[in-house]
Amino acid sequence: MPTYAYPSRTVRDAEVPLLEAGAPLMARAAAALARFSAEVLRARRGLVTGSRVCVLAGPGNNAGDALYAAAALARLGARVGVIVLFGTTHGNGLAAAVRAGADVIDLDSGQDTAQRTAALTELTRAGLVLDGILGTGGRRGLPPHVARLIRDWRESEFGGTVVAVDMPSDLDPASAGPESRIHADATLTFGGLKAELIDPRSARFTGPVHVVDIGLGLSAEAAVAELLAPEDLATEFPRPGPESHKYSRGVIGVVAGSREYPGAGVLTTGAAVGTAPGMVRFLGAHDVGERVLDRHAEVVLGPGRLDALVVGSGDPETGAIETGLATIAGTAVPVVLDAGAIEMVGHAEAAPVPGAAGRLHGRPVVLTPHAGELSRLLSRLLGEIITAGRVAADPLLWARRAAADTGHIVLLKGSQTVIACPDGFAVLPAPGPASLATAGSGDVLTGIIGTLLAAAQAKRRTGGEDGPMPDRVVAHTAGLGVLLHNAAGYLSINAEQLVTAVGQVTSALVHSGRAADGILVQ
Ligand SMILES: NC(=O)C1=CN([C@@H]2O[C@H](COP(=O)(O)OP(=O)(O)OC[C@H]3O[C@@H](n4cnc5c(N)ncnc54)[C@H](O)[C@@H]3O)[C@@H](O)[C@H]2O)[C@@H](O)CC1
Repeated sequence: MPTYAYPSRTVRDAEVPLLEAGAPLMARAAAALARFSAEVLRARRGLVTGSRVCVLAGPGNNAGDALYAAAALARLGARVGVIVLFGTTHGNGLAAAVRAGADVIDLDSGQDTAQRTAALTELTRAGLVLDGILGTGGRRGLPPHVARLIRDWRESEFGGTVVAVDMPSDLDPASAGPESRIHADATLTFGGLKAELIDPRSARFTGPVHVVDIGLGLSAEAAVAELLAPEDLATEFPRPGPESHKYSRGVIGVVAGSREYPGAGVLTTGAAVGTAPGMVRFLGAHDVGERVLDRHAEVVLGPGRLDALVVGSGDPETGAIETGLATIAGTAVPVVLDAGAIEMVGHAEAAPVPGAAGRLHGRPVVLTPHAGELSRLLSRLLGEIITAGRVAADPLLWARRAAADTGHIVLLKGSQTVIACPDGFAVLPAPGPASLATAGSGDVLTGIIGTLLAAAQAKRRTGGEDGPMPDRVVAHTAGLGVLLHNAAGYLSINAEQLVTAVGQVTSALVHSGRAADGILVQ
């Protein structure tokens, strides 16, 4: 199952009726936090007893979670110190911690030097710090005395573990990370993954994020994003069944490669073959097609009915692109545009391929740019220079912007690939190995994604579903393609090996979900 992410507001709203009905949400959150914290302490020193735990307690319920968890840890023998940062905190939580033996330092406005020194000592010697300063009720900016304490602490010899409660306090993904910010080693978030936490730029503040179900029952429809893990590929890969035949499994068309880059045609088509469709049709240039056929005898040359089309890897000539698009005229089959074909999008007037906009209309289109290609597309769309550096610095923002402006799904390739739908919904597949950063790797990705889309489209067709595939389904399917690319990446060091590895991973997936477990290394 994917992990869905929600705006904080959605999570807070979902809590209200449950709290009114008396659901013990905070008790559930605190119990999970105590269990997680005890594991952290045991991993550090083998036992909880005698460990030092420090709670940074803000004014709201976020501190409540931390204080009740700290009380539970104190009952297990931990020595707990609570720093009350704002003069006031969660009363019942504080009482519980004190009853369990916690010491309290009241920093108030930070004027008292002795209290400041005591607070810093408490923080610095802790094996575990629970950041309960602010959660979903937080506004940006910490009071100066709190910011100063955090800065002094971060400059100290601290060697403990920091766990953020629900989210790192005052989380600002855009911040370059000044010293007065909480940098957590792990974040335990309650009820649902908060959208701020999935921003690729937040990772350096959150550490790994763990979601704790406290029974809010949030629906997938309310989500603004989903995270995909390797297990999702193992679960969802379209395996053939006894009823399957080549047309029910999907026919993928490939327009890739050129006189200048013939290898891209071979790689994209090879990846399509390796992802196990019903059939691969190669629609690119004749001489590239001959090379493709030399390597992959099962490929059919020339047009015919398709369930998806990939266009653009290796900058195919305009004539080949026109042939490919003409093949799918009058259908709603999905199209993947890569590399040179992305140049067709975002022109106010004459596009490089005449009539392309009309051919793309009314069907799902996935663009697969890297940061440089997306920067060129955005610059065309927005009429100002958007550098690749800016795109790479905030991938989610720019992918969403391009998706909204083009009406297409944008898959921005990078160390954290992000996929954005025109409505802002995002799919974030787990990151893959850095070895995928190599020439030809993107060509392989488009072949995989196109084939998975063809399989999904064929399933819709045989199931009698009309109309274009919904954007979120397309983005999700593209995300599964990224996971397959990642899994193959762990078995290879260059694009040619990657194609072979795609076939190996697919073979494991097709023949046994279990066998795949051994291969889908992450
Ligand atoms: N509602 C519930 O019962 C549950 C809440 N939970 C926890 O409660 C948190 C939300 O609690 P709250 O709504 O109390 O919100 P917070 O704990 O984030 O704190 C809000 C308080 O902080 C003040 N504040 C906000 N930003 C500030 C700033 N920059 N500087 C100084 N003061 C600031 C606000 O005026 C308000 O008094 C969640 O993040 C989660 O940790 C969980 O226990 C799950 C159940």
